[in-house]
Amino acid sequence: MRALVLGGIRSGKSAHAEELLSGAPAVRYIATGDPDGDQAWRDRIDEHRRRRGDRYRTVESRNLAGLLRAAPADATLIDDLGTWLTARLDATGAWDDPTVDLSAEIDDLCAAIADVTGDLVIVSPEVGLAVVPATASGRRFADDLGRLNAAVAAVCDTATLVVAGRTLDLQATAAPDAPAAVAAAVQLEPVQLEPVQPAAPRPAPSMPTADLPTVDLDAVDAEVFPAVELPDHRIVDEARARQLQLTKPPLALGRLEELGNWMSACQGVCPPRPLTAPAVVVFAGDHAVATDGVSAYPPEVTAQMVANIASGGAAINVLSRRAGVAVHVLDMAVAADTDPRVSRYKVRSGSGDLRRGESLTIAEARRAVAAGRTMADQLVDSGADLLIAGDMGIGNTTPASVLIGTLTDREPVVVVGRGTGIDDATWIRKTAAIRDGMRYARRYRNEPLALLAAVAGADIAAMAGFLAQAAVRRTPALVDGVITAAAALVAHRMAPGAASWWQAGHLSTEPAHRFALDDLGLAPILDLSMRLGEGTGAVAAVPLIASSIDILTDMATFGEAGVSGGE
Ligand SMILES: O=C(O)c1ccc[n+]([C@@H]2O[C@H](COP(=O)([O-])O)[C@@H](O)[C@H]2O)c1
Ligand SMILES: Cc1cc2nc[nH]c2cc1C
Repeated sequence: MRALVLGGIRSGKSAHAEELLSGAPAVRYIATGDPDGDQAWRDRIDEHRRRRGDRYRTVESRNLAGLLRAAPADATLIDDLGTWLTARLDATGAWDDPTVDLSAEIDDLCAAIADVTGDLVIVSPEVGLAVVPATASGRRFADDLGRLNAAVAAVCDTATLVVAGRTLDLQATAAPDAPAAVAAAVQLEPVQLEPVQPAAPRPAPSMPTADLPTVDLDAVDAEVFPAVELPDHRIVDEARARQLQLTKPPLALGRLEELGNWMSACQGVCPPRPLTAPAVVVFAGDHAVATDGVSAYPPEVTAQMVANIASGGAAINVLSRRAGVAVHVLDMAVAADTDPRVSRYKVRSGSGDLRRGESLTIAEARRAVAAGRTMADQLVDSGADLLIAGDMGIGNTTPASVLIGTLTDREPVVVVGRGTGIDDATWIRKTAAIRDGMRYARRYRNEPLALLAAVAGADIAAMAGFLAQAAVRRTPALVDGVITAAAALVAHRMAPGAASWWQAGHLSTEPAHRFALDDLGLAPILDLSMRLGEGTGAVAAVPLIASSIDILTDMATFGEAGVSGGE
């Protein structure tokens, strides 16, 4: 349910909104009002608080789109859009400047509302029925609020007007002559009403990839990456200086401060913009070695999980819905037919035998890297502001361990891990396979494409192209578990400096993961004993990255809050 509740002052709109959420066990209450308002204003807030009781968790923030995207499944009450709009008009200087246009912010808010999956009730004042305000700023507020309410109503399932404690359900379209009739009744010039947009269709949970055009991979260079420019260090200094002004002891928010500074540097602006369109791409593929007992699961699970991810039922879908991340899945070399919408860049049916150095031909490796580059380019071009690499492939911890063992100079017994949960006999077979693969891999340790062809397979090769291109496109990216980290090691050699655009979402239980992250100079954000892959560990870290941005944008400074600083 997405419901807009409109009404005048003391109309009963907040009480009605709370009633709509009376069945929810817990409600996030986003208060947009000025937390530093006068006593009368605080009394009014306290009265609302008393009425709501313990089920409610209050968040005082105006970052509505960011909060909705951070927890789209939470039952949420926003109260109200009028104070949000006032804050935006204040922040942009729009009261005195008629050229300031808030439509991009309103569109962004509506897009976030359209994407929520939990119950959402939004309260907003209705001032359009009153006389036209005498002042320019009063007219500005009434006009912008009218547009905002119409745009939000278009992405809600219901819109209700509350007057004198009574409710009136509003229909999606007005009768054709309604504007003229209303205008005549209040003796105003008829205004041209903007057509009410029909509710934006929810994106199908399945395959946003289908909306991207298919590119000719032979026209994409897979070997020469332009020099990677580093994130802007001057902005890091600016962000550090701002962190020191915020109401907390220096560095008291630890890693969250570093993440916010890094996002500032990647975006080249402090404070950084909120994340609006993070995207994870799950690169899927099978590996010949998996047919010889190196995993706890049979190879057919790869294709079955690709279908599960495409229809929204996997862990990566669940975590991504909560974090507001779009999920793409690409079959790079699954050993079965998959939906054509996910197999457009499929290089072959199952990668070859890494134990013989025959995972791919050089031409196939080129196509796979080109596919990853292309995905990164297309997502960045369509507005993605954080790219996340994910993987799915039974047996793929074996090629990942071969790559990490080779590139960090470790023995097979040190890099081998339990993968999906293998027993001791399988562990012995897997260690032998890693040893055999490393024999071939060593020859190509300084030739990234040949190395990918010999032992990686098409899924890992595509991940390497994806992560390298994210850096080329100056777009921050997240590495997930041991498989994406192996790809990152190769990507960093294809595009030196690329790691400065990456963060490690988490630390997997696979031993080789730490070796790869250490080599790349990446410290994991989370350490939750996860070993699932799919991009899950990285997506689990996205809300923290969003919080690190909020801290730089929303926290009061010592000066603003009147808090005394330390020595
Ligand atoms: O991300 C990790 O670190 C990770 C660790 C262990 C297993 N996995 C996932 O499990 C599969 C590979 O495990 P295995 O035992 O079949 O090699 C593959 O689909 C990975 O996504 C992933
Ligand atoms: C069920 C299953 C789901 C997975 N997701 C990533 N790797 C996986 C391996 C298995 C076996």
